[in-house]
Amino acid sequence: MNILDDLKARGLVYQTTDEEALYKRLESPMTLYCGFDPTADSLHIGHLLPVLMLRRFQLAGHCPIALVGGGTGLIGDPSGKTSERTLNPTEVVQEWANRIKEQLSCFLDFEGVGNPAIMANNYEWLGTINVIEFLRDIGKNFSLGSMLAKESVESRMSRGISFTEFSYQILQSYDFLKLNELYGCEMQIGGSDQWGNITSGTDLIRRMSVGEDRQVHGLTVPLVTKSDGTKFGKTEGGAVWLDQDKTSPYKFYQFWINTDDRDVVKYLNFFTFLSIEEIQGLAQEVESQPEKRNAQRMLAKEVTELVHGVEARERAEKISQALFTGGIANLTAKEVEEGFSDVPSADVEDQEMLLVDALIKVGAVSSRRQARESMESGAVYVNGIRQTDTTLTVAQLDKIESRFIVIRRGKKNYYLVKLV
Ligand SMILES: Nc1ncnc2c1ncn2[C@@H]1O[C@H](COP(=O)(O)OP(=O)(O)OP(=O)(O)O)[C@@H](O)[C@H]1O
Ligand SMILES: N[C@@H](Cc1ccc(O)cc1)C(=O)O
Repeated sequence: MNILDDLKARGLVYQTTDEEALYKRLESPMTLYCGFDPTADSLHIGHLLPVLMLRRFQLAGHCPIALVGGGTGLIGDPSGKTSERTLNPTEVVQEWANRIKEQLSCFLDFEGVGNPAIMANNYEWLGTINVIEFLRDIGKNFSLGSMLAKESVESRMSRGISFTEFSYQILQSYDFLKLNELYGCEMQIGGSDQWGNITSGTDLIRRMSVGEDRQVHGLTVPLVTKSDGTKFGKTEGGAVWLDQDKTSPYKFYQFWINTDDRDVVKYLNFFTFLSIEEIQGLAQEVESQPEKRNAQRMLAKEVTELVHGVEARERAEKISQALFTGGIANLTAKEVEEGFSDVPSADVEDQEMLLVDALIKVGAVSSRRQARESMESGAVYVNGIRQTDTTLTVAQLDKIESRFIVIRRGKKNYYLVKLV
């Protein structure tokens, strides 16, 4: 099967250059690339779509190049941005580039027999280019008219765009040319906001290879959107990151499991490697038994495992289950730390403290009277067990690995007592 058929069936193709030519070319192995600028210290789930695209191509026998924009990250892509970016210091961009390189390397096989993936950093060629050479050899191939007509530039003309960001498209085009020369790279892929930069690269290669038969291609994936109109990949706390120190595997899992019924089939197609038939089966369940949320569970399982591995996925499932059933006592201290990282918490040193006072200290209630009333009415749970005895001290309660007490007041207000 031609990979383009599968990608189209999944809704993963937004735009392509000459589709017929691309289809034909994909009948045999080709080298393709996608670039990622280090504009933060981690990739987020928006990036995951193009990253997984590279993996899909590799699994289909093609050779993917993951390009880290160590050079372009110093300039700033205006695509999809309504205002000028602030420039980040060189050392910071370098540090971020290293981290992103590490993350990218988790998704591709660099030792694969036949079609190993390649990692590149455009600082290698952009960092050493000389301005005369750049303007004479590269700049001459760009017409101001077509540069100004790019959506990324045009949309910014009235608001303002610096020469720096305006020039970005030349650098990305030069990358494509370089990768074409170095590795025989014949296609660039990216999010749909990259279409202008990608076609600018295919144009450059065409101009620089007049007389040769060097056809190159471009393909974009749709930008992921949410049916409720809010931005995909953001939660109240900001972006959903791939770095587990920024978004814990449990929170990551929660993000996917909370997917709206209207979005879940699309996300299964976009973010998992389940077959189209398996996804159709899950789509039917969304129709017939939406309350079971089997599709969401499968989505969360697959994506969490893909990004964080089996163990972290199992942990996330266990924490979610414990929170759902109230069976907190079976959790380990590590799981408690992960699952309750953002609930109100307090350090307690004196174990002779009354539970009533601990409730005030963590902010579950505002007075002793309210604490007693809550307990007596059966609304207070400690590690999943209802506690009504208002004379209990912290010392008398079960602890999780002698370190934590998880308090729940009402249906789902959680608090964490940390014993220090
Ligand atoms: N929601 C999304 N759906 C599909 N692709 C996305 C999405 N978000 C980002 N991408 C891809 O990742 C690339 C990098 O994302 P982009 O730079 O726009 O986002 P960002 O990291 O949120 O912002 P910044 O540009 O400040 O780093 C995009 O050009 C696009 O190709
Ligand atoms: N411009 C791309 C990143 C990129 C950088 C260099 C390239 O050659 C290709 C892509 C982005 O902002 O997402």
